[in-house]
Amino acid sequence: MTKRARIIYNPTSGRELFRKHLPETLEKLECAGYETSAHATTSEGDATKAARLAVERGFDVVIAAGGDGTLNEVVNGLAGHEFRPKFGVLPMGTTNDFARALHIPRDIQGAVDVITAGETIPVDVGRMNERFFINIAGGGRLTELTYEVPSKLKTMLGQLAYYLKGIEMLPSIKPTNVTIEYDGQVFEGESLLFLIGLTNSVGGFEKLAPDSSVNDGMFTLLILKKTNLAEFIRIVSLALRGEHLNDPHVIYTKAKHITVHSHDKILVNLDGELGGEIPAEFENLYRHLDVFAPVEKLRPQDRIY
Ligand SMILES: Nc1ncnc2c1ncn2[C@@H]1O[C@H](COP(=O)(O)OP(=O)(O)OP(=O)(O)O)[C@@H](O)[C@H]1O
Repeated sequence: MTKRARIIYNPTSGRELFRKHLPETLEKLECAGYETSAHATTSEGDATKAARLAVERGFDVVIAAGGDGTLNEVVNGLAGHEFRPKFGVLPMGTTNDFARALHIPRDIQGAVDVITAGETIPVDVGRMNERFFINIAGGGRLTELTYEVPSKLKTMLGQLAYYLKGIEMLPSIKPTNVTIEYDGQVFEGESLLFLIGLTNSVGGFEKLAPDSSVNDGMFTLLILKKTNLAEFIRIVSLALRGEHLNDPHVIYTKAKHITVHSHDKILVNLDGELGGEIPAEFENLYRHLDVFAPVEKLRPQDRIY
């Protein structure tokens, strides 16, 4: 029987190029035996609705074309169902952390080839309260800069826009008091930032969580304790080289189940977009989604033998 694929694309992602590539993408998928249709998202939340509808209509494959925000929305429409279509990714955003972690090419036709080749791997999905994420959940003032980069600036400057914003915000970053429980252990104190990661690629930093695996059922938890500005800059430069793991200001560990409480208001960023606020409970859903990926290019810890 012919398989059916649904493309859900965000026409505004990254440098706004996908629409131009749609005809050749459809053609390649048709040649690979997929009856394919496409939906262009119109606003925030639309990709989640479109993905839910695709599940209800029995599509075998759902393909998200966009940035990490669009991927997150599509996964939110898939992950709550018992039967979940296979998930394809066409990275069209600025950072594309999820595609980076799975070695999905950033050129669109290369990414389509990964889907038509047909190999998939199961990946873990994170759940925060009632929402899902595939890359990262993060809280603290530092993570809030992702909300403040204007979309026009991202279209023009790409990832550089985030770094410019980060530098601009450095002096105003304040620690918050948090209680973080992780698999029976507790951190209680002032923290600049906490990250709960599923992949090794965070904001384009590929060495932040070097030993994470996309399908081991574990989060990588990173807590940055209170530091002064000079220490902070030193830790960021260590993190660029993956040498921050044993720093006394850093807690770096793996956990399956995490809860975060605070008396302060803390927003939580899920996959680069605002996802909710503390208090929150995080659970790792083991190998919850099958994703098309170039299996031979994956790091050994991400392969399934
Ligand atoms: N037609 C649309 N117009 C404006 N915004 C949209 C539209 N469709 C979707 N969106 C919103 O745009 C948000 C961001 O998109 P996405 O993550 O795909 O691209 P990006 O911001 O360019 O990339 P990155 O996340 O890598 O920075 C999505 O979370 C979604 O809510």
